[in-house]
Amino acid sequence: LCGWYQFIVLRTVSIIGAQSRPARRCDMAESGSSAEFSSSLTSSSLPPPRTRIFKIIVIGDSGVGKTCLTYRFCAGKFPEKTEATIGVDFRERLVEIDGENIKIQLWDTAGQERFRKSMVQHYYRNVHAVVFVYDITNAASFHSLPAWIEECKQHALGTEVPRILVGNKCDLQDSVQVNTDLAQQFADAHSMPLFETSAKNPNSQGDRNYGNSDHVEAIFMTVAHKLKSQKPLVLSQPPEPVVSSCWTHMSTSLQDC
Ligand SMILES: Nc1nc2c(ncn2[C@@H]2O[C@H](COP(=O)(O)OP(=O)(O)OP(=O)(O)O)[C@@H](O)[C@H]2O)c(=O)[nH]1
Repeated sequence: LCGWYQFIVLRTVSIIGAQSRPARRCDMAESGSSAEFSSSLTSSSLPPPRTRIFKIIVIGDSGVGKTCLTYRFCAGKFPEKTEATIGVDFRERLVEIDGENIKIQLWDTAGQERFRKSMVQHYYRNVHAVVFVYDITNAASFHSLPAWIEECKQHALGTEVPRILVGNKCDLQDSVQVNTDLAQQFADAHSMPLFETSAKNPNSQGDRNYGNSDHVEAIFMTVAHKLKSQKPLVLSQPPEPVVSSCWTHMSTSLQDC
């Protein structure tokens, strides 16, 4: 509890001095099911027995859409308005995979350096998967990716931790600055599957890699499936194979899975 308390204090302190992009959380009142994805700070929200929690951190430059993507997955819709995240926000959703209850806990981290430095060591603890996000309409956010990867490395995140790359804002096809081929080369070079999607309109035509489905949903569920296959519930059982062919080929088409 000490860590959470410390976070709240740090978060409050870091609000003071904010200058450029005003910071506040997305409007949770917009959701009809806020209890499902709000922060887990009280003992009453502790998971029931045998519910595994998968901690997935979402990182990338400020403004790429991390809050919108995590909100989209946990609340089921695009938030009406968001402002810069301070420290980290938590959203979670309970899903059932092959008859097992899994809590997918998304850590939506601040993209702005001034809002992250006090928290950074907390959210890299016990991470099960990492989602790197860039904005396809912002080349700088793509060129920042090596720095985000390096930060993971510096916090001892091994290559055994699954990583995925998400190019967001595919609904803005007239403003594309990062083409798919370039992103794919980067993803291949770092052994990550690539997804291009839109938190705003995940079924948009711009979401060209995929068919008519909710891709934000599919992206996080695919990560959860991957983690479930890696982490058997009964730890004394022999481990399952770590890499599935589906995972390695997601970069070209989610539908192939
Ligand atoms: N058109 C479009 N806009 C988006 C999309 N996703 C996010 N946005 C917008 O991009 C802006 C930034 O989104 P956020 O989700 O707050 O970005 P963030 O990465 O969480 O930013 P930080 O909290 O500062 O790290 C907001 O104005 C969103 O409405 C998208 O898929 N399409």
